[in-house]
Amino acid sequence: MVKRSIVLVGMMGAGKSAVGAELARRLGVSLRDTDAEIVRAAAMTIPEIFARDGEAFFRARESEVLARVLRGKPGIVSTGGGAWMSAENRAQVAARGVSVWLDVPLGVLWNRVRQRPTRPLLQTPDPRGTLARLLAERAPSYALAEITVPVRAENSVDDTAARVLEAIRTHRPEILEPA
Ligand SMILES: Nc1ncnc2c1ncn2[C@@H]1O[C@H](COP(=O)(O)OP(=O)(O)OP(=O)(O)O)[C@@H](O)[C@H]1O
Ligand SMILES: O=C(O)C1=C[C@@H](O)[C@@H](O)[C@H](O)C1
Ligand SMILES: [Mg+2]
Repeated sequence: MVKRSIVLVGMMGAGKSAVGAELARRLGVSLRDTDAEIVRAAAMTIPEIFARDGEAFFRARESEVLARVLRGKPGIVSTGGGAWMSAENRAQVAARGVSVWLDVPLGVLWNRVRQRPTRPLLQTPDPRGTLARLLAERAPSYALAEITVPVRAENSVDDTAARVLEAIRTHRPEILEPA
């Protein structure tokens, strides 16, 4: 049971989906992943949606899915890496959830995402440079999250989930209290 949704934000490869799944398991609550819900509803992959309908279309669907998920039963919400850039999305999360930024250094992010062709924004001639630019542009917005959890290369998914819970127990203990 959680009283508010715990909403994971951060860059591609930060571990929102992986850590989200572990948090959901530990707390016995559901995990909703906005990327996964968009993919399911569209019956297309994220690169296919970007290619056919464009990023603006994807962002509009992302905002709809996020708002819908936040209106549902509180649980863990893993967002897409860009979702937090929208002030409207941030306001929705502030109203109904607790935001947690998984703050992961560039080198660690790069090691995680370099193998995968699933991130359309990194299909550029210099994907590492693109990742670095996105991180620099987005970090000030991610820093607006209610809770920041710094993650290092040596932190496993399990460790990171434990540290997120510890941070919530410190800053927002009331959302973990039994009903
Ligand atoms: N703390 C961690 N330790 C080791 N590997 C991790 C950790 N967190 C995530 N990973 C691995 O890194 C990869 C990317 O993680 P994940 O898909 O959870 O990122 P994400 O934040 O959901 O990214 P996106 O915004 O693209 O959805 C996965 O292969 C995942 O298993
Ligand atoms: O950082 C981003 O803008 C993105 C991250 C992924 O989770 C997906 O939502 C998509 O690839 C865009
Ligand atoms: Mg994800």
